[in-house]
Amino acid sequence: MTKAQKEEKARNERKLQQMLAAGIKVGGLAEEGDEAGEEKKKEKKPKVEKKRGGAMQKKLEEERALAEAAERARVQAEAAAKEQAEKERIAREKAEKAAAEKAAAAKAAADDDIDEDWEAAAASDKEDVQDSWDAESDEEGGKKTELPSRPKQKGGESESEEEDSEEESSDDEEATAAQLAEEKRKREAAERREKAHQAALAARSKDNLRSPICCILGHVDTGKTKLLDKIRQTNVQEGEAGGITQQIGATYFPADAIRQKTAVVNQDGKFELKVPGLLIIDTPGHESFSNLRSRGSSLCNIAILVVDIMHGLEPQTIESMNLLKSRKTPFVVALNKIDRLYGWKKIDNNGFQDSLALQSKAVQNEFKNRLEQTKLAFAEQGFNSELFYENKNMSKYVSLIPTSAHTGEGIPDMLKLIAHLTQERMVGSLMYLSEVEATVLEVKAIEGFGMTIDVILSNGILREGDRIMLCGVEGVIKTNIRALLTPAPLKELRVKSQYVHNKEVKAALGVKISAPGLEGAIAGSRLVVVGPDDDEDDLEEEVEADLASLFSRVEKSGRGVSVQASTLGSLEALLDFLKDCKIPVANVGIGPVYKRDVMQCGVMLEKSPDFAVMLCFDVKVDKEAQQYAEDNGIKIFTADIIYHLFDNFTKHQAEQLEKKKEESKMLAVFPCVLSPVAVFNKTSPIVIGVDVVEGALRINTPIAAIKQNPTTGLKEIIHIGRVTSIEREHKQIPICKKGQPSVAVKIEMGSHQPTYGRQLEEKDMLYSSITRASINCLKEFYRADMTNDDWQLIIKLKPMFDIA
Ligand SMILES: Nc1nc2c(ncn2[C@@H]2O[C@H](COP(=O)(O)OP(=O)(O)OP(=O)(O)O)[C@@H](O)[C@H]2O)c(=O)[nH]1
Repeated sequence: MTKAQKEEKARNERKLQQMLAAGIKVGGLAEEGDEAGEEKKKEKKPKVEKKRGGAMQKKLEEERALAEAAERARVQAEAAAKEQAEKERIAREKAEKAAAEKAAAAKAAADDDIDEDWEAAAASDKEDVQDSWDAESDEEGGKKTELPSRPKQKGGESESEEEDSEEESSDDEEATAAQLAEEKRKREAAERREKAHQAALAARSKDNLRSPICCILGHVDTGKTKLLDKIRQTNVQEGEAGGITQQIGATYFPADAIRQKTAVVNQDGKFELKVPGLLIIDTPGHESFSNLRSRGSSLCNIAILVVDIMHGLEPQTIESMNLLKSRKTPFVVALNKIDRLYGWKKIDNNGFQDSLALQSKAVQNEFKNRLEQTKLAFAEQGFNSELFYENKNMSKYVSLIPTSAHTGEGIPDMLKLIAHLTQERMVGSLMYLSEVEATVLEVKAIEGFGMTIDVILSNGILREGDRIMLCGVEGVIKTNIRALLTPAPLKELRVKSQYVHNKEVKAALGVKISAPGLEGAIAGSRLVVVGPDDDEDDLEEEVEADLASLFSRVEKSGRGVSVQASTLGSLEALLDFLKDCKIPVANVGIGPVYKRDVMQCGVMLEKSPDFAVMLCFDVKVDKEAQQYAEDNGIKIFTADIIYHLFDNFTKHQAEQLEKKKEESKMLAVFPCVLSPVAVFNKTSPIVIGVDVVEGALRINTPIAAIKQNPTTGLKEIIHIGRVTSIEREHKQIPICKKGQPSVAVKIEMGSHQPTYGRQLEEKDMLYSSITRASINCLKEFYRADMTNDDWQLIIKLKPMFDIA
């Protein structure tokens, strides 16, 4: 023990005696002796007032001793709590690890059974668990799927180090204490959240399902909108008996409405509806589907892929299929426009099977043919498909439901199948979860409300006043819900009271949120609610991670195109697509294109001009940005369909190649060997008759003779100029190939052209004068024009021209 420590100990003992004398209980201190002395070093040193007489002094000392004792007790209690928390943490981690191993083993076993399914195979490699129906086949329907644990709290490891330092100033001690307290608070917040998360998971029940969320996708003009209208309208026309409600961005079909609508195909009453309703997203297409995402997977439980039976699979259908596959979203196919089969006799809103049975043989045959063609086209894309009522294995075969958005036929079948598939095969993801799960579908300015966000709430409850977080272009937006708005019932719409204010709303539904500071909110962003126990910084990191992960997908080399999309979801889809097409991306952005975005893209003009291109999906381009792009030769492509961007880009690349080819015309030298047969003009210009003995002679080819210097004996390359004309029988021809009849060629050179009879002799063989650069140019632009023999000749000529 050092001298200072001894003195300190003696001081402590004196104080202890004083306190004991004053009747103060000092738990543990007396017994702990030296340890307590050590502990003391961490404590704040109380400030000492100057002596003001004996009694006063004594009182002060008593007070100080009292404060010290209280402080010591607090420190000890904290240490004990810390130790306990640590013990709990270790125990919990152990339990979690064991549970994870068990779940992985169970999953592996389950996967064995279903590995052949495309969806299951896709699902098996996902990190974030979002049930697709195949991950839960009938047998395992009730099995709970654990949602991922929230990120663990960092920090908290450094405490012991701080305990060692002896000579810390009181400021430092205060800072350390504050730091420790902060870490502790964070850790506790994370623990509470994790506990709440697990409790929410545990509270889920098969008897408490929420409504599935359904999206509609497909190629342009297949009838997506019309189909949506028809689904809505048929019910709405029958009055609002079924209670269908128009929501923000979605239409809600309660169970009654579905029952009513599917009655025609459920006459035996065997089909029992278990889901409370169905939420169909109103805006058809890629974008809304892409936006419904959470941690990389989809919030949309099931999708309807619309295919025009008269057209079969079209580019966007395939794009949609791939999107659905990548998000592991089960789907059914509406084989739409069956009423266009020649001679179709309609029965409005009928079940498909019944309607088909009433058609003539010719119509039935045409239907069969088109169905087979469609199945074949699906098979070519790697999907098994089957007519829905012949589909014995929904996990392995996609169901095709013939529909007509005009007559309503097949729509009852479609609704029934969607309800069936979701309630039987997706129980895991449909069990109502009290935690909020929501995504921003659209960002809109609304008169009287300012900037608002349309949100699809797929789980949990949102309340007025809730503190929320979401991605914004300038960073995470943190705000409080000012109003939760849903549309006024249809009847009242005409009265112009557009929205109803709600104190709270429960999943699943679409709702408009008005809140301060929503400018720059990004559609497709996750929306999280900050609970009273949550740590805002942690949640902020979580929300930001979505954006960061997309922004981190740029090329490390810094060479690539710039992309700009309207929403997080569409940006993700676009990046996925470009990755598949092997188009590198150097910059990404969300929202309208401004000059600064174009300037950033312009950096590529120097690095790699081919990539000085902006691919913009569903975004506006600012005028100034457009002007800047035009002035500086930066291409901006905008499109509402992803593959159009690809087409534009590939077309642009082809044009660029052609341009470069044109520019490189003088550089490219095709190989040839010429044997002169006559000299018509000795020089300026040289005009000779030649036979092409190897390769092919073209206009513009530079020509050289290779001779040996008679005095030095060294090799000499004598450049004699470029071929400016090739003639046979007084006719100009552009090319003379090996073995063709002799031609007369004119070879010109600016000045000092060698002369036949002096530097040149008629017997000298002539060669196309190749260089390293000319070979590279052939490789880059003229591969298609070069034959194997040409390349062989190049190899032969290289040493003659001293090319390595
Ligand atoms: N005969 C017939 N025509 C249909 C059917 N469904 C849609 N159409 C017609 O096809 C055209 C396109 O329909 P939309 O509903 O606008 O198609 P969409 O897929 O929403 O098109 P986009 O929004 O442009 O992608 C319209 O003229 C519809 O009337 C159908 O079942 N039968």
